Amino acid sequence: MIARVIVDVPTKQTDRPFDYKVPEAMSGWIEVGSRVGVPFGGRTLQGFVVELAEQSEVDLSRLKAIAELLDPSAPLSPDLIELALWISDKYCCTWTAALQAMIPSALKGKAERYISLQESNLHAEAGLPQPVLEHIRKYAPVKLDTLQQRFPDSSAAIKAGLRSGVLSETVAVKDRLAIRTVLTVFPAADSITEEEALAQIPARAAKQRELLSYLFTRNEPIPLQALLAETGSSAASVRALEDKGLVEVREVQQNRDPYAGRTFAPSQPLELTEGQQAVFESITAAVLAGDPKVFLLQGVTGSGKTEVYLQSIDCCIAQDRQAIVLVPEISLTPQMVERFKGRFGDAVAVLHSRLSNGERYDEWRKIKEKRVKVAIGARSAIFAPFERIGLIIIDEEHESSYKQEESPKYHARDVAVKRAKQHGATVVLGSATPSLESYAAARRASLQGDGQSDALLPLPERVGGRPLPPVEIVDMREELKAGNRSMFSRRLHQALGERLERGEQSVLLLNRRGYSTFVMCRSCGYTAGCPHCDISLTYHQKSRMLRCHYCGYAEHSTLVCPECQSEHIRFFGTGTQRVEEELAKLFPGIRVIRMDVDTTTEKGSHEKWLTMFGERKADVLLGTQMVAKGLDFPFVTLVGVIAADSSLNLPDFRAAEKTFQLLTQVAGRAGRHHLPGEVVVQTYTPDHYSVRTAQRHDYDAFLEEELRHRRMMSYPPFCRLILVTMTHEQLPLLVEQGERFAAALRERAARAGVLAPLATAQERAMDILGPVASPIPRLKDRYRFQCMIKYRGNVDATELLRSVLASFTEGQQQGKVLFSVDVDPQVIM
Ligand SMILES: Nc1ncnc2c1ncn2[C@@H]1O[C@H](COP(=O)(O)OP(=O)(O)OP(=O)(O)O)[C@@H](O)[C@H]1O
Ligand SMILES: [Zn+2]
Repeated sequence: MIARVIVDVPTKQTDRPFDYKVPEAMSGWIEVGSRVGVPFGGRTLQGFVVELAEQSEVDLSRLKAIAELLDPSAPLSPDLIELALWISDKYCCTWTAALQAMIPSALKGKAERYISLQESNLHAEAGLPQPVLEHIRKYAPVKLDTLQQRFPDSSAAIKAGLRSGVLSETVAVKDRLAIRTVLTVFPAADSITEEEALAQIPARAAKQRELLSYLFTRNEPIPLQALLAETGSSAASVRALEDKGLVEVREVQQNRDPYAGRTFAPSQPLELTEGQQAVFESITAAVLAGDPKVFLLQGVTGSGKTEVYLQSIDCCIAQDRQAIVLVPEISLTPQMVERFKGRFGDAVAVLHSRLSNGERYDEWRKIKEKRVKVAIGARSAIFAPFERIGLIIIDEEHESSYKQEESPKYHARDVAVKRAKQHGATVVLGSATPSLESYAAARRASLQGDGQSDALLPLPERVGGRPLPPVEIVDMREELKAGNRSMFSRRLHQALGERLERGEQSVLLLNRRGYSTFVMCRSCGYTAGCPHCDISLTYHQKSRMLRCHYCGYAEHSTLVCPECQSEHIRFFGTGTQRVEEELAKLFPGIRVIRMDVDTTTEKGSHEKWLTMFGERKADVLLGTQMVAKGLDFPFVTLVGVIAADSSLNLPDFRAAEKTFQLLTQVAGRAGRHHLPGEVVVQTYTPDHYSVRTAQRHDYDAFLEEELRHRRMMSYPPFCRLILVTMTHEQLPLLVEQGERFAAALRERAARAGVLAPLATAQERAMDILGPVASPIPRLKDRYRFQCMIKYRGNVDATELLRSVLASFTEGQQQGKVLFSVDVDPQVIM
């Protein structure tokens, strides 16, 4: 039998299946999706079996055999293998990169070669130096790398030893023992009574007798360490009992449960409102029919979307099918987890990046081993290895964090739709502020559909008829005119004071996207920039360092301008720390919880802050984007936005959309329960439509205006985008290659008959813009240029691009221009 294997070498040249013989001993064990170690170009590499076949096109005698099967059962299933191929096609990445994205990092260990001595050849020490031989004899199997490091002069001899058979080689993957085991003591109480057992122990061995009594009384397995701690006995006593067969000590697999010891109050389904009921019925009808339909659930903040998710999942599970719930990383809060664990108990696995590798692996195994029915997690949970998915929910579907920024640059929303097709599963995209792409797709689907069920499911009202909070816009330019130089307007200042008096809580959002604390000299205009990237350095107060957020470069901040020696060098920008300081000045004694990247790096800190706030141990929750989403606290009656427009000035065609979404989301945190809420938004651009429409909670009005802009400028959803970024250390070479690349692409598009500006009426059109310098023109000492491909209609743009790229990436090995392709880019930097 032949196995076709994708080896873990992420280059275009090796990105195809290679044939290997399946050794007799492994046949029956190797399946599609198995992880194997295979010889490849003189090394042994990890790979995945993507196909099994009887015959190979390659001469059988020339085929190598699979060296090792790395797991007892295949970590991937055929549908995931197929999905990975689809991803590599759609996002122009290698098949192996897509496969690697699907497995927990505990399984990504590199395959390593281990060397042993061949028993039968012990005396034929063919040319191996004595110390090497001794070392192997003593420690075998020894990692080849270690051996070569220790005996650098003996590399050739070791190779010769392997060839002649003096040495043998096995492959093992580092970290493969990611399963944690614990030595556990089992009393043999089933086969023997306590009295019979005691009779076997001499009277003087008091410690053993005591231990035995303890174990038999307890009559259940106990980890060895716990036993020793509890009884104060020694391991030797346990061993003595083991020798007599009175207890058994063996390794037991342990689950690292990130939520161990936590109890979740069980919750019952709520009686749905009329609106929720209608939405619920549409979703469950599709789930019951196994219809891979995509719904867009547009529900205002606090409309009870989560309750609809929970009950729809219930219906899915009752069909003996599984459900995946994606939430943005930062809203995967304890509150969110609690709602799912409270309803489904142990049937839920939680996957997010704050878990340790081991915890993540154990949660993943719960899914793989069918111990859970629901997986909730961030982006990569879309690859949860369920067998029969019935429902996929993507909450806050408009979030850009669903797009992975490094290879494979997939969008979890599009992967979800594909995966749902494979499984006959229904997709629900939920948001108060849907992305324009999803909205356009839903509208199209509704128009083309059977007219019986609409793809757009609206929930326009809050549960219990609670009103959306009134939003007040404060023009900060007027504040300055009135002589207020504070970052707090008089209105927000007053509103905060009222909350303090009434003992209510406030959420303050500092919109920091594209806004950082940078250093500028007021005399000469000098700004501190990174010497390797064309980007300003960010000031970190705690360490008094200036850092580059792109390459990690750091330097001490100075008190004197390095250009003009002036002492008027100042920190600019409104960091959360500065807001916190100002709050303390304005309201002495105010209790503030600050949540930003600096205060939430520690494991569990996120949870700690939110719990504290929930317990009303603080008056104000101040933070960046992470305070805007998902939070549901009854005593929050004021939401303040400190600088609404800092995200409007970014070189990003989605700037207005992002601003509208953020304002709407954060406004939705106020007045969700019996106390009415109020929102104050400070801005320098009060007339911008994204601010105006957010003030009225008017998605439709925003949509209309934004669609007009997008159509005019030819941006999604009126076309699709591919961003190609090229980098090189030498600018002239990069410019020359970039021009050649763009010309080749245009020529290819013209030949395919699709080259046309998008503004024309042509149904199929493709426009190639650039090359131009990227918004960040230099990064890590490499210059950056980009081409933007815009296209619409049934143009196979990725295929076209691939064929051009092939001629550019092959060939010139030296000083290559690096190309990076981003399909449907979210960030254009
Ligand atoms: N049918 C119902 N009856 C009573 N209360 C409900 C019902 N559905 C939801 N709720 C409650 O209403 C509140 C808001 O619901 P939920 O958090 O699910 O809304 P959401 O749309 O997911 O909100 P957001 O998008 O703003 O985070 C919650 O406290 C929830 O428990
Ligand atoms: Zn840098």
